[in-house]
Amino acid sequence: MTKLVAKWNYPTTVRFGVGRISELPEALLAAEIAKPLFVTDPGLARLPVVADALAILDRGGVAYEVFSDVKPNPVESNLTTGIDAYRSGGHDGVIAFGGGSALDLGKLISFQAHQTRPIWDFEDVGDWWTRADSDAIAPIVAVPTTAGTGSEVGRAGVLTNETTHTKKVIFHPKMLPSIVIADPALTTGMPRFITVGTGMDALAHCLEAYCAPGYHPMADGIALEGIRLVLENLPTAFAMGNDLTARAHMMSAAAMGATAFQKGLGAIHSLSHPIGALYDTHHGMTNAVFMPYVLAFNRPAIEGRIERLTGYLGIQGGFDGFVHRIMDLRAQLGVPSTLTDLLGGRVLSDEEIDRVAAMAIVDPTAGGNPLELTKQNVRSLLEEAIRG
Ligand SMILES: NC(=O)c1ccc[n+]([C@@H]2O[C@H](COP(=O)([O-])OP(=O)(O)OC[C@H]3O[C@@H](n4cnc5c(N)ncnc54)[C@H](O)[C@@H]3O)[C@@H](O)[C@H]2O)c1
Ligand SMILES: [Fe+2]
Repeated sequence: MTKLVAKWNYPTTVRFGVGRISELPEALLAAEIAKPLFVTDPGLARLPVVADALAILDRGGVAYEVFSDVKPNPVESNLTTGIDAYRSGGHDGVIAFGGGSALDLGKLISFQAHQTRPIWDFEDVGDWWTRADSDAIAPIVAVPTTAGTGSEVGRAGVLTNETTHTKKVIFHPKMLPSIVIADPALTTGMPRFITVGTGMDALAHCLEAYCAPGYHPMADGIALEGIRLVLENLPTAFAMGNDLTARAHMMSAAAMGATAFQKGLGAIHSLSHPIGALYDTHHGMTNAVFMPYVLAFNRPAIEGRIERLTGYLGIQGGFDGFVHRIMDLRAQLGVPSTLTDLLGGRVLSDEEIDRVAAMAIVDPTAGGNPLELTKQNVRSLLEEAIRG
């Protein structure tokens, strides 16, 4: 029987609703930020969604600077230049504005600006975060413009180490933004590919958290409802990007996924991290490709749980019925059905499969998978995902 012992952390203040981006100056006051560094990515920096937010800051008399040297799947050099911009501009806090990439980088700048050790010393392994030599962190106001990673309510940031070609999850409890403005209208401009990828990331967070072993009934409840919100709203957000109700539910599901995954993630993410680091694929889209293969792989350990889930969702056919539902959703949203399709027809070589498997089993998310991951079984899982 599962031991009924747990440590629970819950998210932060979220100002949720269409139009609430207008509260940005007020949120900065509440977070005690007078001179923010506005961290976003170069694609977004060219779009009205950023221009509108900056106009709100101008009208509010806020002295800010924009930093947009953030690549999707951010890398250490983005962090280094971000810290330089933060220090040389005399900033006292960060507005992290964008998808997971800009949110994570903004959070990492706030944290690392006060540290002396290399960022890699704070990987999400055991209690490595206690190595921090200062408890100080610049306050963060987070404004998501995608609905997927949930980074706005999380205490981690993902950064790619270009030397080792690995994607690392960096963790410190103080990296939790103090205020979030979750305005669904900011997500209507997402290209379809990003709507799908980010939405499937939210689904992967809820599903992996729900399936992770351990006692966490709060996370389970949040994950269950998050799964329902994605299944019922992602097709509408995809087909009718301006539907603010669907966008709002997706934004909630994203925050719910990241709240739930404090319980743990699993093999979808353990595989997606090395693939993203080595081949620069979109994180959520990569998760979407792996999802049915990982469900089938974990079946012996999760069948009962998934049957409970199908009861809640009103899906017929038990475990198989749920996997079919996921396959149908993927097809409807144009998700590639194999890893080979995701990589544009490139079939991974035996050495590459070996490398990805070796990286997956040491990924910090591997411990949350309901079945133990070994190099052998991950290799077979990868081969399935390559062939389909
Ligand atoms: N911190 C966490 O807990 C966590 C969880 C999951 C994933 N991640 C990380 O987050 C990153 C992925 O984030 P993401 O999926 O949100 O994508 P992203 O931030 O990389 O953005 C992808 C693209 O979408 C564009 N974009 C974003 N919002 C837009 C909008 N409203 N309109 C038009 N274009 C828009 C961006 O300019 C960018 O080109 C990865 O690095 C992943 O590893 C972090
Ligand atoms: Fe994710």
